[in-house]
Amino acid sequence: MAGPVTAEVALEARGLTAGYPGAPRVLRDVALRIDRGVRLALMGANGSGKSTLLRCLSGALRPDAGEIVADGAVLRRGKRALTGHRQYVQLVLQDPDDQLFAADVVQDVSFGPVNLGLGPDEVAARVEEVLAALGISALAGRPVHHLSFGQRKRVALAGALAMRPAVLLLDEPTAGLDPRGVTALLRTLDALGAAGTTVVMATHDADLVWRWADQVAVLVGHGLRQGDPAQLLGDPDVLAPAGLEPPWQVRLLREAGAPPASGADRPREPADVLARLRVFATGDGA
Ligand SMILES: Nc1ncnc2c1ncn2[C@@H]1O[C@H](COP(=O)(O)OP(=O)(O)OP(=O)(O)O)[C@@H](O)[C@H]1O
Repeated sequence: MAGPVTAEVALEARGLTAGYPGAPRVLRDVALRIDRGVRLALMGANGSGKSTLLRCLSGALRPDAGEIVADGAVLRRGKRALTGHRQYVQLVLQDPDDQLFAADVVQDVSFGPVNLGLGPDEVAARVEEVLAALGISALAGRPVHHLSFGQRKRVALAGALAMRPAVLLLDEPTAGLDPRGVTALLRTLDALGAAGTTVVMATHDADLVWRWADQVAVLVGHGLRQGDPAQLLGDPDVLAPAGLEPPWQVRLLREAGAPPASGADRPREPADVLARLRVFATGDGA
């Protein structure tokens, strides 16, 4: 049967079963496909396994069954394979304090590139570039433990970006950021996306997902539903078990009795929703 054109897959989980010793499995037979260049939001209730799935995808956690396929090749567990995988995929943890350990910002951001065996000039150039891109050049010489939480989050992101990964996995990157910090982060992600980076973001923020994501994957029970945000974020059978509310755009359209939005041209910003409501009202009155 003829299907849609298959996009290149950057990273994939197949039949993934994973958990922690002495506890019930967190993920059971989960499949996730991450197309190259996509913006994918990963959602689910607290404890549903978002971080666990990201850790498996990054190679940090070994699944009990199933496999991770990166750039078309099954991830092997040898040291060399995992080192190569970490150049391809970078995970930024939810809590920067689980990620940052060097004395100052430059040392921390340099750590990955130094481990890649890059020369001092190349390391310095990468560090300078990512600090500038994230607007934190002024923090360069500061001790990490003197920084605010939001600043530490940006430094942790800088460390990942300095590795120039093809796939960036972000675990709740907006949690704890002020609105300006969120806007700056989204601008950075836009620039990365334009340069071809694939970005996966675990988040509880349905409003943000509606605006930002090309696709959404929601952990429900031990399994996963993946699809279009307009489809999944309006579906009570997905939202309720994931502990989610529909985004404000969906609630407002519903409240006005307007038809549900669908597809990639869903109204994302307030002006888009207003325009849709106007069209609906005019059509209704005609
Ligand atoms: N290191 C660990 N050892 C044992 N159990 C763990 C460990 N890390 C997570 N878990 C358990 O695995 C389950 C899934 O946790 P995980 O952090 O993946 O969920 P999450 O969806 O990211 O949650 P949240 O939205 O709260 O960040 C939880 O029941 C948690 O208690």
